[in-house]
Amino acid sequence: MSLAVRQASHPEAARHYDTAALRAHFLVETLFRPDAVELTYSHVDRIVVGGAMPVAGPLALETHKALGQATFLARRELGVCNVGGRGRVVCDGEAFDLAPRDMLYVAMGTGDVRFESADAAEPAKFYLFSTPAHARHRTVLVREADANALELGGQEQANTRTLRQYIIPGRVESCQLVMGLTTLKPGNVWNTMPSHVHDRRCEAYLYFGLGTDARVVHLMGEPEETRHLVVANEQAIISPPWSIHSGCGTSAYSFIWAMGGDNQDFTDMDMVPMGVLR
Ligand SMILES: O=C(O)C(=O)C[C@H](O)C(=O)CO
Ligand SMILES: [Zn+2]
Repeated sequence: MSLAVRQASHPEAARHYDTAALRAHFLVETLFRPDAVELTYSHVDRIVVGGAMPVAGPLALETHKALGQATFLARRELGVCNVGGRGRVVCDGEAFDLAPRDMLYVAMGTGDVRFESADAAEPAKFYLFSTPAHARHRTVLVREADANALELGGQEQANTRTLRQYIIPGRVESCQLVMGLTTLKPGNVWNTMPSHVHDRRCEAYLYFGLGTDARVVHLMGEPEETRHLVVANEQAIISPPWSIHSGCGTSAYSFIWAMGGDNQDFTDMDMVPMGVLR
């Protein structure tokens, strides 16, 4: 298992970052490596984003000095979404089978978490998003068909998409973690435009479902000081509370959004009027 630690950035510092610095602070380029758990610990809300890709055998979620705890989930909760082939997550001996696009909420206090693929020829790829937690809730599996689905956008804005809320109050109880998956319809390319910020919560995006040469130009930064990151398939963005998070693809794609912070109110967004964006 590898875990890289990233410091949070002040927006006034981020204004001066060049392309390499923007990518080093806000883009996670490699999440899925065969037979590895790859984690990035960010001081933005102390989130952990990463991936587990079991091929030859099961992989365990181990603790790390950065967490200061005997087990990874001693003081944390975890969202897991499978973006690969069929797989299984075993939590303290209880097995949960995840088809592609299923999500699992894993409760604080779960001691042993293992990841397995059903077929090594088509391995599972488990996207991981973890936030600090203070209470133990139930571990719950949410299948894609059982998530709250919202149909959003329009063809004229090239942003017709289905947003599915999986881990959200009323569906799955958590301390602060909120997580879901948005899929653009073919021929649609824009996400989350008009853009918004929510200083109460940070957000992370994992873009997936892109072809080898396809890219998403992800927009970030303060609304009046935007920057961009060119993002390839299965790369993730860490979006600090002060940043917009929006993007335009060279083709349709999906992304997993996940949030942590002071509230779990999905609708609590400060919309940015188009005239404000720079
Ligand atoms: O399609 C969208 O719009 C989104 O997925 C937006 C994100 O969920 C978001 O930014 C929530 O705050
Ligand atoms: Zn948002």
